[in-house]
Amino acid sequence: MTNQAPIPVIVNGAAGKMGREVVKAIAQAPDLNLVGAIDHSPEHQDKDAGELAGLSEPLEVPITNQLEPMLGYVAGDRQGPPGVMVDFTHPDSVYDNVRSAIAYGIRPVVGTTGLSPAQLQDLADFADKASTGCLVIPNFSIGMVLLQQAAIAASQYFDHVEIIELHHNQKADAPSGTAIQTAQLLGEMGKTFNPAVVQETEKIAGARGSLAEEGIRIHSVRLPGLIAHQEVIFGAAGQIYTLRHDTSDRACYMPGVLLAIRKVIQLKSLVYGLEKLL
Ligand SMILES: NC(=O)C1=CN([C@@H]2O[C@H](COP(=O)(O)OP(=O)(O)OC[C@H]3O[C@@H](n4cnc5c(N)ncnc54)[C@H](OP(=O)(O)O)[C@@H]3O)[C@@H](O)[C@H]2O)C=CC1
Ligand SMILES: O=C(O)C1=N[C@H](C(=O)O)C[C@H](O)C1
Repeated sequence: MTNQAPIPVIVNGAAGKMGREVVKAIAQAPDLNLVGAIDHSPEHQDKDAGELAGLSEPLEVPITNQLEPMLGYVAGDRQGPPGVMVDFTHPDSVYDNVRSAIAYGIRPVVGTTGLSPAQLQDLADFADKASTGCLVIPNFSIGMVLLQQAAIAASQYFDHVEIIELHHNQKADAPSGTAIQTAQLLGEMGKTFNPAVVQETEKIAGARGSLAEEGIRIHSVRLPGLIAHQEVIFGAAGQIYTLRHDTSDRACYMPGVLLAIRKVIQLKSLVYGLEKLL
């Protein structure tokens, strides 16, 4: 046990599927203190974040849509460790949320996907200038990090690979942030995949999926009944090697989220990817 004050944490998107899970995880972590719960959803304003997350006792932290005042309030408390904002909101709002947090000296832990490469670069520059830690993590589950490492190893021996990601049909962005990151990691291996063997014609646009880094194609499936799943399929003459990760509960992301909250306060710039923290 240390006597260090707990890390003050704001959860943005606290009424959402991931936000509620994060609220529960923070409530159970003695070194973290939920100080703010932000969500723009009108039906949840003023509700207790803990009760909304399914805890038996209220946390006495009401849901509010006032992000900036909350950032200012946490930034104003100069005692103890710096504040952290965990963001699980929407691709349309995440960039502005993160810029605001950094402007207040609050460290963002970003799970929301859908940031463009230009937005990510801009946030990296902004975090650098402010000497403020920021973590952008497309996937917080350890299983996905292991899948990506296995894919990197396999990519040395296979020249043909495609990615299929499958998600619930409430997901706003496609392809998933994880699939984009997986293609980026393989794209860094220094070769172009999937050399053409015939002249292909798409009879329906999009039939061959989206084209990401170095010739890698990503196919996105959206269906009720799914949570989050990804396959990386390697092919060579006479063999197929398939890597697959399935989530059955959003609790799988929580060890990664808690690790990121504890790490981000030690950083002075933007870091992308859970693998860099392990
Ligand atoms: N990195 C990772 O490991 C993971 C990342 N994700 C990503 O996290 C994000 C959220 O996912 P999920 O929890 O499933 O989504 P949900 O839609 O369930 O939750 C998002 C919540 O944020 C609210 N919200 C949206 N925009 C704003 C805003 N500008 N300010 C405040 N609140 C806002 C929504 O309200 P309303 O519904 O009223 O719009 C909703 O309550 C997605 O980008 C998803 O891809 C998801 C799982 C794991
Ligand atoms: O929306 C989701 O659910 C998920 N989003 C992230 C992504 O886009 O990769 C992470 C995980 O796949 C779940």
